[in-house]
Amino acid sequence: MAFATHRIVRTLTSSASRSAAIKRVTVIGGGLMGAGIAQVAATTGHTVVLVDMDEDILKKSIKGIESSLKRVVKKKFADKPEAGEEFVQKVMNNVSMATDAASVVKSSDLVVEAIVENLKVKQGLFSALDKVAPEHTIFASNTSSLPIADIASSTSRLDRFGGLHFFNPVPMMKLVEVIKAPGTSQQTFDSLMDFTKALGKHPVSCKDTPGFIVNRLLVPYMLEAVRLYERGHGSKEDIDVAMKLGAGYPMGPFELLDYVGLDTSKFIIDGWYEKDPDNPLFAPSPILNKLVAEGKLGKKSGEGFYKYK
Ligand SMILES: CCCCCCCC(=O)CC(=O)SCCNC(=O)CCNC(=O)[C@H](O)C(C)(C)COP(=O)(O)OP(=O)(O)OC[C@H]1O[C@@H](n2cnc3c(N)ncnc32)[C@H](O)[C@@H]1OP(=O)(O)O
Ligand SMILES: NC(=O)C1=CN([C@@H]2O[C@H](COP(=O)(O)OP(=O)(O)OC[C@H]3O[C@@H](n4cnc5c(N)ncnc54)[C@H](O)[C@@H]3O)[C@@H](O)[C@H]2O)C=CC1
Repeated sequence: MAFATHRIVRTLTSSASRSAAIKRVTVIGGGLMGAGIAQVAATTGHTVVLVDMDEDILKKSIKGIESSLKRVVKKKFADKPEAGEEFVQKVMNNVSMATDAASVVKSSDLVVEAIVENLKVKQGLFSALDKVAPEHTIFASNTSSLPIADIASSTSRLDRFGGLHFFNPVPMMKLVEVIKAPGTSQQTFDSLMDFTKALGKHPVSCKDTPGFIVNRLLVPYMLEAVRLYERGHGSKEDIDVAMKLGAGYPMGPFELLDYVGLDTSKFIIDGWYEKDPDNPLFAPSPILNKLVAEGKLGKKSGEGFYKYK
């Protein structure tokens, strides 16, 4: 009995000391995902710097975080609006913004990257940060579709590099896929699992395989919905209603594509098609390509498959 108690205490202590290591977080990319990740990290008491190369995007992200927090507190503090206001201010005090990643990673325990879904751009960023970040700093990518090992190969810290794949909208979605690439050390993986739990999320462990778990299943489904529409076998409205009322999904595939962003969706599909051109699951979609070429990127740009203005 005493032995069992001792083991539990040791387990809790070692787990706590691992997550205690991650207090200061740099989130790079102030778009849909980066803003959400910064929000949940700040809400759970982490010190967060949100980085984007575009200052206007950063200002918009900070405003977006504040209004998302207000939605959360409206329900959480329904009877105590003043306590809710105090909570929002406290969380906002945990977040600052910057345009120069190199200057802020020097005091970071964890860097979470959520920039454009492009391997070369991600590699360029991590290669530069690797030279200035402290030894202990863990790097993680929120990529939807790229191999973590390929991104990590731009650095000299393969053991301190893993995947943290969040879901949109981050404040609402409970899941995080934690990806252990071949080079990721067990200690890094454990720290990322602990960090995810400290955010109040539910982690699942993933291998570094294309699409991890969710996107390996979700992307073919969404693309097949687009092909059904392209073949004229259903209107987008009917397909969306069918999947919501017939399969119990909260959004139909076209609503979800607009919500994710059509540019990001196209980056994912094009990347997989380039690697595996004989796989019909990932063949390009003319209609998606056309919408992206017209700048119709979904909800974030005001129009995609649907109009939002
Ligand atoms: C082909 C390539 C494709 C590749 C895709 C790959 C992308 C990836 O790598 C992985 C992904 O993230 S895939 C996307 C995963 N996300 C989903 O599937 C979301 C599906 N939608 C939902 O769960 C709900 O509609 C949702 C939770 C969004 C909204 O809930 P409802 O439907 O009930 O609608 P609302 O009435 O708007 O919301 C109800 C209440 O929820 C709270 N809330 C919603 N959004 C929020 C947010 N952003 N921040 C804070 N609170 C939020 C809020 O309390 C709201 O109530 P009100 O404030 O009164 O409106
Ligand atoms: N949109 C979604 O539903 C999901 C996206 N992801 C992944 O998260 C990442 C980001 O996606 P989103 O937030 O949707 O994209 P987004 O387009 O909303 O935001 C990307 C941001 O990164 C910034 N950026 C680009 N290069 C940069 C650099 N070198 N340094 C600093 N900032 C830079 C851009 O200015 C932009 O604000 C992608 O890898 C995507 O695959 C993962 C899960 C869900």
